[in-house]
Amino acid sequence: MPSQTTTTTKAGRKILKLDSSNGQAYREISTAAPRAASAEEIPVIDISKITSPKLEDRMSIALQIKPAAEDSGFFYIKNHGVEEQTISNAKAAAVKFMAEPMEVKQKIARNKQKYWNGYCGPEGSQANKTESRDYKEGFGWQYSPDFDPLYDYLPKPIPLSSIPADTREFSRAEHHIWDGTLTVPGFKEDAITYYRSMLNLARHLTKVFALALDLKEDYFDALTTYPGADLAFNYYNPVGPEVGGVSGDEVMSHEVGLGSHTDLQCFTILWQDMIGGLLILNRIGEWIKATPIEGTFVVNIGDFLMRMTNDKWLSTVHRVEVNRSAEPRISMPLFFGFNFNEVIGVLPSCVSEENPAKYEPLRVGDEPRSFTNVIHNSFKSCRVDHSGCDEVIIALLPRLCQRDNLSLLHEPIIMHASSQGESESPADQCREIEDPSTVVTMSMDDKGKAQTILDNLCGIFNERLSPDPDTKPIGRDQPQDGASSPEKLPLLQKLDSSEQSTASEPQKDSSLESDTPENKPFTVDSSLAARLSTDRKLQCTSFDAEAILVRRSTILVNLLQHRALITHDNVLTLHVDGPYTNANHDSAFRHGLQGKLDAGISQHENLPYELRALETILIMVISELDTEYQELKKPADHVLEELGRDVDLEKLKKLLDVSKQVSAFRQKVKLVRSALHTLLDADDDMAAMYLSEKAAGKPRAEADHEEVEMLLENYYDASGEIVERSDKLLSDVEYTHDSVRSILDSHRNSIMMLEVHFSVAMLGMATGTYVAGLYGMNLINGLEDAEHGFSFITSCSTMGILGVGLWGLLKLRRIKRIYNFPRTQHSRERVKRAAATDAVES
Ligand SMILES: O=C(O)CCC(=O)C(=O)O
Ligand SMILES: [Fe+2]
Repeated sequence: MPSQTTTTTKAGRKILKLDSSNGQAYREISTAAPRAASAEEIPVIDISKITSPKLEDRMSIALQIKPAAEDSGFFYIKNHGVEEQTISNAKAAAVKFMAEPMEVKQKIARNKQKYWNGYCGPEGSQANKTESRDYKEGFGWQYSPDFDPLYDYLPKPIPLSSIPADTREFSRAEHHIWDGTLTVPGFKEDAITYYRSMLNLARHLTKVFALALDLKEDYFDALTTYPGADLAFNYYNPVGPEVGGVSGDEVMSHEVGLGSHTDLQCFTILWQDMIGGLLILNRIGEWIKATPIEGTFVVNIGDFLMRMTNDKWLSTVHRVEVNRSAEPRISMPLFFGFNFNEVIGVLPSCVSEENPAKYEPLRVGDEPRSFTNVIHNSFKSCRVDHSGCDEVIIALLPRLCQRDNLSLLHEPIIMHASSQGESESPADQCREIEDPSTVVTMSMDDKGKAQTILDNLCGIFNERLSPDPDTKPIGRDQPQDGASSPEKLPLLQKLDSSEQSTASEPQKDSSLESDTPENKPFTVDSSLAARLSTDRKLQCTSFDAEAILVRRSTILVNLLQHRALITHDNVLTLHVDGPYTNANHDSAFRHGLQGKLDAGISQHENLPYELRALETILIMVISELDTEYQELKKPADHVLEELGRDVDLEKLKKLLDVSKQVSAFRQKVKLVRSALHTLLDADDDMAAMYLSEKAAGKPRAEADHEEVEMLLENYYDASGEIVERSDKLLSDVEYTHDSVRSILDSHRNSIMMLEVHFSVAMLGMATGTYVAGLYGMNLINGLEDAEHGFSFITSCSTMGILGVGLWGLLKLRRIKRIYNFPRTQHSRERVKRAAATDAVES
């Protein structure tokens, strides 16, 4: 039977674990049977006017899409323009292919291909590891310009040389799979006819999506010239009375036609037959039915578009139930995304001063589950609100790393906790076992291992702490899965005052020994585990990369590359090995933090430990920003000064670099500032930051947080000052950039003028020589012998040259007056004023 790792939290709720392109996520969901969706929950939008020449028609569609994309991420479209015949032919082709013998279909099995092309058998995939394998079978293919109506004018197959080089490397089509479908005559034609219509529809939809996102209608056009566009024929066989050994009536909720997931690309357009089975998870964790509606497609937003919209639009979790009807169920989704080579960040219309971009730009074709993303997002999304469990998870982290044997790690805590009595909260149990006097740093120098650790970290409560009557005692020397590799450096380094002199030597975590006396086997106390698992409330929430979060007995700091967990008597710092951090930096941070805490550099001596720790981190963050600013300013000033003297290509390149760096830096400071701002806005969080007083049983009232507020305001202002300075630097850079552009423009104009002067002179000369040429021809014209013939012709030619030259120059002067129309706002205004004066005078 497939493993099930969802755990009951409280009556009628359970935790659903998901893989999304932002890492692992958890949702608390209802266990109630799915219900029908209301018309507001999944609206039906008429898109018949999507190609109307009137903007207001297209705009009215956009205005209906916008709330649906924000509220549920799902909607139906009707009057979509895809021919009924095209759909029914494609469906018939899919049915015929699925009826072929398994040997025929397996010849083009998807798992034998490099990319997502070909056939996938029943239970050949598992969209969600915590549910059953997917009961469906399917056939799918990826984008090829050969199928794209945009390139109908090119010969087929399209020669590689006609495809831009940067998109060529992302070609994921595998044309040979079609040979495996030849047993079904007309299969490819019908499939591709449907695909072409769907591509057209998707491109039209991107235009109204742009309008719905307050962008120009053609904003996405250049991003869809070689799109990620995969089509799938999903075929859900009826499961009959028996599924997985249980009768149809009792089919368990984790037995699925297609497991719970979100779609990865920008959006999906799905045709489904009338059988039904598609469920979507609404915001409050209820499964609602996307009941089939004749003549419609279902459209849903995918992860990448959610990221681009800064999470304004929702990529909603959905799944398909096992098919309990008598007929097979067919669905035919097109998954549509942007060109793989494009690097796309958060859309300009989805960011503001208060809501800065949460995501870095990302190349569409890059692995969405890259190491950095996983680490970053696991840390962020593994969040347990107000039950103290996030503190447990994070306090477990060093142990996870240290022991390198994940299945053992929570058990000392449980043992310890059970020996301390049942009344403590998980956070208290956890804190008890930490050595209170130290700063601990974890450096993840082994990416594979770090990833495993974080995967387990996120899953640990669901997978390990559920009351399990079969749990056996586990000895600490028993390796669990061979993950341990003693020759590698330990991932945890622990520092205290006695160890500082030998800090470069990795130390053994002695507190672990004291937690686990006499190498005794650890046993899971199932009653405690049960309590822990019902105590928690997991939330799938992503929050800004830069944040200070306040929990029951900890403050989580995530600023720049610093991740720290502050309790009332210790600080844990987490170092993630990513593109923004380096080990030296981390160790400097750790030493600096310890040093400053010891030296008591806080401006407020009477502050409790946790606030001094926070202040120390803030001082370090601000001073790092300040240093970075100085480091940016020096080369910026230098390049500005050099450009003041003269302009050349090298200097211009430097100027561009500087401008990019300064804007990125400014954005970073703003993120820090916005984290402080968020906290300053939350009175309850500020009051909850007095952890020592809370630990002593005297929590503060909500309005009583004067010291924290002053402290945060201090650093909020300091960061504001850096933003201001970087604004000024940026505007200097931009001003210089504009000036250089004007200088270059004027140089270009001079060159053009020179050329034109030459041309005018040449034209004049040509006129003169024409007359002289006529005269000089060996033809009898009577002028040869005339007395003043020579001087007459010479004067005519000279007058011709002068006349045409003069005429050319006059024309040129007129054009010059128009061409020199000023470019800058300032000079435009000046000219407007001059023109107005002229008009009055005349
Ligand atoms: O078959 C369906 O209704 C949904 C299919 C789906 O969600 C998918 O293929 O990603
Ligand atoms: Fe899907």
